[in-house]
Amino acid sequence: MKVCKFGGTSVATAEQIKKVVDIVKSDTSRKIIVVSAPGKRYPEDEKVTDLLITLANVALNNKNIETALENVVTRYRLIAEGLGLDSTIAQVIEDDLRNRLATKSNDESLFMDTMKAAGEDNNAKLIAAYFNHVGILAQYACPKKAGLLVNERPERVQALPEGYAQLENLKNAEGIVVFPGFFGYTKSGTLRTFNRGGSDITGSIVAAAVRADLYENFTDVDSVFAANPTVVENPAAIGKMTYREMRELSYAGFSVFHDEALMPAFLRSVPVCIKNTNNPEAPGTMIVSERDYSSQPVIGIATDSGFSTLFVEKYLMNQEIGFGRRLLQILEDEGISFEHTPSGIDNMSVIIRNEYLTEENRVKIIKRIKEELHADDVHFRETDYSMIVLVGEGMRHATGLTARAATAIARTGSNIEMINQGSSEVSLVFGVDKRDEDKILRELYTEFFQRVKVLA
Ligand SMILES: Nc1ncnc2c1ncn2[C@@H]1O[C@H](COP(=O)(O)OP(=O)(O)O)[C@@H](O)[C@H]1O
Ligand SMILES: N[C@@H](CC(=O)OP(=O)(O)O)C(=O)O
Repeated sequence: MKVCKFGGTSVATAEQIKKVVDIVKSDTSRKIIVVSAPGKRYPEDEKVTDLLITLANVALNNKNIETALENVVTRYRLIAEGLGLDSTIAQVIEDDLRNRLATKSNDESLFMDTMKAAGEDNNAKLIAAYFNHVGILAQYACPKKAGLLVNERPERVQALPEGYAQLENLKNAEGIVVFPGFFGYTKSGTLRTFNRGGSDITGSIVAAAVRADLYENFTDVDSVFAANPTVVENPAAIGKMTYREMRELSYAGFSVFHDEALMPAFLRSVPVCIKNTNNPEAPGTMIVSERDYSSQPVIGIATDSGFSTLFVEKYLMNQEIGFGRRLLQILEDEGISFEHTPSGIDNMSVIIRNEYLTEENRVKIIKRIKEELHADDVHFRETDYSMIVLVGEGMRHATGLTARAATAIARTGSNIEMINQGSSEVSLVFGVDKRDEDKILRELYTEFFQRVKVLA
């Protein structure tokens, strides 16, 4: 049995949803489908999830919600009309949204989750209705009843494997199961959403729970490419890669698949295939436990921007037991997670995503480090830093790879601010100035992939 997830672009319009039905019809093992909310129809368009966030914010600010509400309902109305469904479906969705709006309470975060989940929930109901409309038996699965359990607050939302036994019953459902992505329920019945892009995670959880033969993730590209296709012209398609490689690349900037979506499938050895809804015949990218990496040590190069460096210097830091722990404790107190901590004899840098930093907490952090750790110098050195990450299982066996990468970067005339080789040796990270990011990516791509057409 296959579990298929269809992303926002695959369900953005009536035409796209018709393709989804054709894909499901063409293979009887495609039994469970996980759907996102309608995504962008064209580059400047807004995803329904973003329209819902706007609507929730309008409500939280006690402003008139009618225009923001109509913007969401219109998206579904257009889809329902295009699919030839009963026009009352738009009214049902509007009523659902008004009911959700009425749950507004002091807990803004939970209210926001309830509003965001409406995108996937209503789309799953609509798509199930369309399957039945064209004579294919299908049913909407409610994540609460089906058992998609997530942890209680305040931790980051994660699925609880104890829900898997109940979820497994989806296998026995009659007809096609249409499951909304992006959210689950705590044991006490509270709705919580995953991080943005989290329908990939739902698909992986469901695929793991039913022990699917394959988790197919349908999107709008033929495969995962070795580099971001919007920066590198015609990058090589990746035929096969490991879970670990995909996770590293997703975390480092490959937005095509969520980094948290690998683990559930991996733990139950469910292979993942990234495929294109607009070209389902293309083989896509297979994500599996092992690959032959002898001919291709590097599988992909990811980039991400928006990092800052906190630089701390203190004479004899290396001899001061507990210095690093106390420094990181100060960051923990501010709710800040860090990415890398390159260090020297008398200094240490902490690389932090800008989303964690504010004017206020920067000043506080510097003050505390000076006062409590008696540092000689503390400052935020770079605030527009990019991380360029080379990923590949074969890297730990390839000599001279770092030299090749550094030489390629030198050819662009750019400076390397930081190098970090992950302890797993599956990744090699370069910190560079954001302004140099694209030219470095192109040069590294040329160095490691130029003559390769299809990988693995
Ligand atoms: N290395 C990469 N390979 C393939 N696609 C990538 C890569 N890096 C970024 N992308 C982008 O990811 C997009 C697909 O992800 P996303 O927009 O989340 O799709 P969906 O709507 O199906 O969830 C592609 O359109 C592509 O622009
Ligand atoms: N709709 C949610 C969840 C999701 O996974 O969407 P998509 O498949 O469009 O990335 C979001 O926009 O974050």
